[in-house]
Amino acid sequence: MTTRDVPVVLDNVTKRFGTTAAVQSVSWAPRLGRVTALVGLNGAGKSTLMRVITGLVRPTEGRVSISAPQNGRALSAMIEAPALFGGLTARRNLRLHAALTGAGAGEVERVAELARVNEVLGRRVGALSQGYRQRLAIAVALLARPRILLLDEPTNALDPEAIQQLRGLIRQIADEGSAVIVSSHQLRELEGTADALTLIHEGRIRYDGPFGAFVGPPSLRVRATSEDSTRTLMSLLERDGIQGEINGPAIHIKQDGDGEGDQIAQRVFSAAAGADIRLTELSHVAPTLEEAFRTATTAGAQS
Ligand SMILES: Nc1ncnc2c1ncn2[C@@H]1O[C@H](COP(=O)(O)OP(=O)(O)OP(=O)(O)O)[C@@H](O)[C@H]1O
Repeated sequence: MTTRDVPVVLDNVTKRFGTTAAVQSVSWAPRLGRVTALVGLNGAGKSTLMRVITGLVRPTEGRVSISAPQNGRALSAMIEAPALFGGLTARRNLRLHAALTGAGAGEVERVAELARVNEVLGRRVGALSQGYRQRLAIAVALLARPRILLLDEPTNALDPEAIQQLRGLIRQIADEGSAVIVSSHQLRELEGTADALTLIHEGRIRYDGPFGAFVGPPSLRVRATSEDSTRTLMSLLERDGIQGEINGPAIHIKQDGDGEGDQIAQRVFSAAAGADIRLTELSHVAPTLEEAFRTATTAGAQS
């Protein structure tokens, strides 16, 4: 990772509101060209983290460093309801914001096309659907090509088709080189769109890494003909140094890395054969996103 890839660095940032620590000891460096999903339950600290990055909120402790780009603006954010004027047309809104951000004349057309709002440019914003208003707000946020784009729960109140279109737009903006950080309280919302996942829980980062690696390796599920023989097999495996957990009628064995599962499966197979225990199942089971979320949010979990 070069510093050129990193437009913003948070170094041990804490933000307290009275006795509430909304963000605690967060060190974080989202990257350019990536969509980073910032995921956490309601009240986890997502909005506070975004506000700290924008400078709307000053950290109680720690530092936020934002690198200045050679062209365009460093940062743009859509954190609360977008500042749009309902009585003016979409075009007029974009022109006003373009003047405020110092964006060139061609910028209105460029962002309108990118956010797919060209067809409503002549319409009054107050009469636009929620989906179009959201896209217009994103168009405003894209003026003057920000290197960092922060979108706080941008899919709120959008229908599935509008969400799908927004995902495509978010992807495209990152592919053009920006760091796009999108918060959501739903883990699945950005699956397939986000490259990176940052999970925040009770103000602390519990996972920060590739989206695809979040669920971790599959576990091995083993079942014998009866619960008694499953328990016997578990004790044999423990004696052989294999840690597992009896879950209902099956044994679940966590694996750490590639290929390890096959080796363990072989040892399970030999242990069962040696004790004359017949297996009815020996399979790899990938954890679900929800299971991975539970694991990451239990105390002490860290990437
Ligand atoms: N201005 C404030 N004054 C006092 N407490 C605040 C303030 N802003 C946030 N908090 C508290 O900080 C914690 C984190 O809130 P934050 O809004 O950052 O969470 P969030 O993850 O964005 O939640 P949501 O998904 O519900 O928007 C919560 O306990 C919240 O009540």
